[in-house]
Amino acid sequence: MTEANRILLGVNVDHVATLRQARGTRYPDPVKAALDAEEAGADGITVHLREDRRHVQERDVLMMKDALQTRMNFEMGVTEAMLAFAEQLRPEHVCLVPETRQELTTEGGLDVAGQEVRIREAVERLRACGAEVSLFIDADPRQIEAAARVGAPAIELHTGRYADAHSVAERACELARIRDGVEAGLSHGLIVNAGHGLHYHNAEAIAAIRGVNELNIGHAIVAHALFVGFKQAVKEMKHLILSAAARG
Ligand SMILES: CC(=O)[C@@H](O)[C@H](O)COP(=O)(O)O
Ligand SMILES: NCC(=O)COP(=O)(O)O
Repeated sequence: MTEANRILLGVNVDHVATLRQARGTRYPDPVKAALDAEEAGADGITVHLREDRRHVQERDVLMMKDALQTRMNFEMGVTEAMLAFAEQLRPEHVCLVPETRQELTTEGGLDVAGQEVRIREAVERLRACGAEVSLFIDADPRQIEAAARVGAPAIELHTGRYADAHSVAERACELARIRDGVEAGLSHGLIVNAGHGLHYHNAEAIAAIRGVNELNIGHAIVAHALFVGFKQAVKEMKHLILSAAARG
């Protein structure tokens, strides 16, 4: 496999915590899931510490920071409280995401173009504590240009609209948008990651796009793990995306 078609898998363990929080138990433990994911070939672990703490908790993030052998991709909203927490935590990677309390999941990308000063300040603070910062944005040229301007070295393109497409034509259109977004990101010298809503039947087309550095995938892996076990679910996803990237 050449350098051009290698791809990384970041496993998001948020929804292991969702299951635990549903009953207020001590199990299942997202920290164990993260360690199992690493053993199965995950290149990194993604966690989103939401303001409403609906899934992952501070305890999970702190324990993972000590225990992970790969790297943490810490997803957070752009708030003073989260910035202060990240400065203490010092994760290897931070992904800034938009957040609203009422949403079922992250519905769209961060509006970087509409709040450049605020995002630039956040990026600078996070870079000062050693984090590689990425911005979770839609594959929109305006947002990609703004991401480059505020000094973030990486972006993660939101694949939710592609994943939720209701027709073949709509899916093809969203895929083309992401492909163009990858190209635009690379042309600005950005590292381009992608994720959201990817599963075993739709991830290959995204993995096959040349230049995508990493896919972050969570919900589908956690769901599949119920039937095949966590390590097997991660292995299957890793195999799927590596094969697609090699063909791409
Ligand atoms: C930003 C993002 O896409 C992830 O945080 C992921 O989707 C986690 O799940 P929820 O959006 O359901 O919290
Ligand atoms: N940033 C996207 C992510 O971490 C995974 O999202 P999902 O697979 O749980 O939808």
